[in-house]
Amino acid sequence: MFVLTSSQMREIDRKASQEIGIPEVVLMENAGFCVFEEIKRDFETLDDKNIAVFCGKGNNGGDGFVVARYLAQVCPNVKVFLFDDNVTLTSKVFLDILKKLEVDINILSEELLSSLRAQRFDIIVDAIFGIGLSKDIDGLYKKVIEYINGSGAYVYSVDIPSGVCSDSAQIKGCAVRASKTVTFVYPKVGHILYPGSYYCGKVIVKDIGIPEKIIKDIKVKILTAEDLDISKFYRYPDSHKGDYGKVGIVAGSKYYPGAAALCSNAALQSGCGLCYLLTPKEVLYFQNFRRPEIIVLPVESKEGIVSFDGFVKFDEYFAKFDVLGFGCGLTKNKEVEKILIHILENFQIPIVIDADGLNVLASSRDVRELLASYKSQKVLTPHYMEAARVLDVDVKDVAKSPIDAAKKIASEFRAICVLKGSRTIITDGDEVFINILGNPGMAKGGSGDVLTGIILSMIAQGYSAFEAAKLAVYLHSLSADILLEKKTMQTILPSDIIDGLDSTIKRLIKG
Ligand SMILES: NC(=O)C1=CN([C@@H]2O[C@H](COP(=O)(O)OP(=O)(O)OC[C@H]3O[C@@H](n4cnc5c(N)ncnc54)[C@H](O)[C@@H]3O)[C@@H](O)[C@H]2O)[C@@H](O)CC1
Ligand SMILES: Nc1ncnc2c1ncn2[C@@H]1O[C@H](COP(=O)(O)OP(=O)(O)O)[C@@H](O)[C@H]1O
Ligand SMILES: [K+]
Repeated sequence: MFVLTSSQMREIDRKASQEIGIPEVVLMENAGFCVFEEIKRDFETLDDKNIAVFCGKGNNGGDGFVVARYLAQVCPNVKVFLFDDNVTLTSKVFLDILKKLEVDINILSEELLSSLRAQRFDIIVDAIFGIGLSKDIDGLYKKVIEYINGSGAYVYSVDIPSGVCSDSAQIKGCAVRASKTVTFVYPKVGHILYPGSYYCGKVIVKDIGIPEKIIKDIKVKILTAEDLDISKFYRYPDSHKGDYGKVGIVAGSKYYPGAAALCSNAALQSGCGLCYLLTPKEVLYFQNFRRPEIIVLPVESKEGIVSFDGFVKFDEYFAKFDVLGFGCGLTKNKEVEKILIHILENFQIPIVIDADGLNVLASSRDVRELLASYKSQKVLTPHYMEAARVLDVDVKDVAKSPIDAAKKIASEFRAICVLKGSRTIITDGDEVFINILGNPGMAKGGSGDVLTGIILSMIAQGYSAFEAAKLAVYLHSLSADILLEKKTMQTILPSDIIDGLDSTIKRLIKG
């Protein structure tokens, strides 16, 4: 399923009217009718309902006029509220029809809004702003939106809840809290990412008659099973462990021994043939939590943190690895930086960099330059704060435009970026996938280490970095969702996500 930005939607609209010749009024008529159909489907009868349709002066308001016209045919109590009757040319066509049909049209004012508080509406249609919202909402608009939110009515938002930015999902001053949002062609970014997603209620996507052939070159998609290649999950009867790849992981410290265990356990549990863990000697006591199948390469350490001198003794192993994981639980430290520089200067292995690897990347110009020119495949897996450090911006800027942030990281380092969050974004700098699976039960220290392990395992099994990242993000969050069938968000743990990979992979293969 594709996801659109407002400029892509406008371009689709432009092509439909200018290149194909479908007039804008036809699209507006179709859009309004789709919303009406959805309302009609939800209510057995509409003739006994009090309905208000709030319309802005742009084309979103025009859609609202169409909805009002259809509603007025089946319900005597439809009121239209306008902010301004200086509406767009296309909308005016439908406003004029409403006037001729003598539908109850009112121009909003503070006084009118006060009087509305004494009335009760069963259904409210929000057609105030759509993809054209351009600045923060204030004044009467804000008061009306607050009124809608406090009204207790069932609220339909046309295209997107007014106040939600369709490109960033940020709330511009305030926003309508919809019960249902009916949008057109494809969902917009604002429906998918948070916080916008909270405001949408159920999102219904409707076809308004735009020909498929002009909807192309869209580079943002919701990640679904259809986007995944599971061909390499098949294990040939005459295969051996070498066929499924060797993962090398540099992780753990005396402070975070569990991070190394989670990452390597996850790699093993998702199918790689062999998993080697380079971890400080001091961490070996953490034996119980590590799968016995993991091959441990104990690195001499300095105060419980891997030392450069200890690390280089294992150089010969690097020729064996099909992929290298770097960063989980290492701590941010000069030795860690030296080791990463050594790896980037001396080896050519696909690499997945997480956690402290990313922190070192953020602060070291040498690491940045070396990584950008490193020839093998690269995956960077920052959460929002790590992304902010890597980009040297405030975390709020990442949250405001996470897709741009992820693309920027991917482009700068010529890597796959997995920007982790409640909606994880995976991009190669061009194509973007948004993962909508997963749940807040995953918001626990260690979930990210598990994801890194799964990505490593997928690369070891022969997937490209991009394919591996998509598969891993999907499996990781699907596993957490399947766990919720028996457990709660409070009780699921990152280690359960690893155990759950069993039923998750089965489900993915079955389809
Ligand atoms: N393919 C398309 O693009 C289609 C678009 N349609 C509808 O048209 C909508 C887009 O229409 P528009 O581009 O006219 O945009 P909108 O109707 O979303 O809003 C634009 C208007 O709101 C004003 N405005 C923006 N932010 C404001 C703020 N904070 N405070 C006060 N005024 C503000 C602008 O000055 C402009 O007058 C879509 O969301 C959809 O509902 C449909 O008619 C079907 C086809
Ligand atoms: N609310 C949420 N909904 C869905 N997934 C979530 C949520 N919170 C966290 N996650 C997922 O959990 C993981 C957390 O990773 P990260 O922050 O790196 O944790 P850690 O570093 O402690 O291992 C990411 O994959 C993220 O997408
Ligand atoms: K709207």
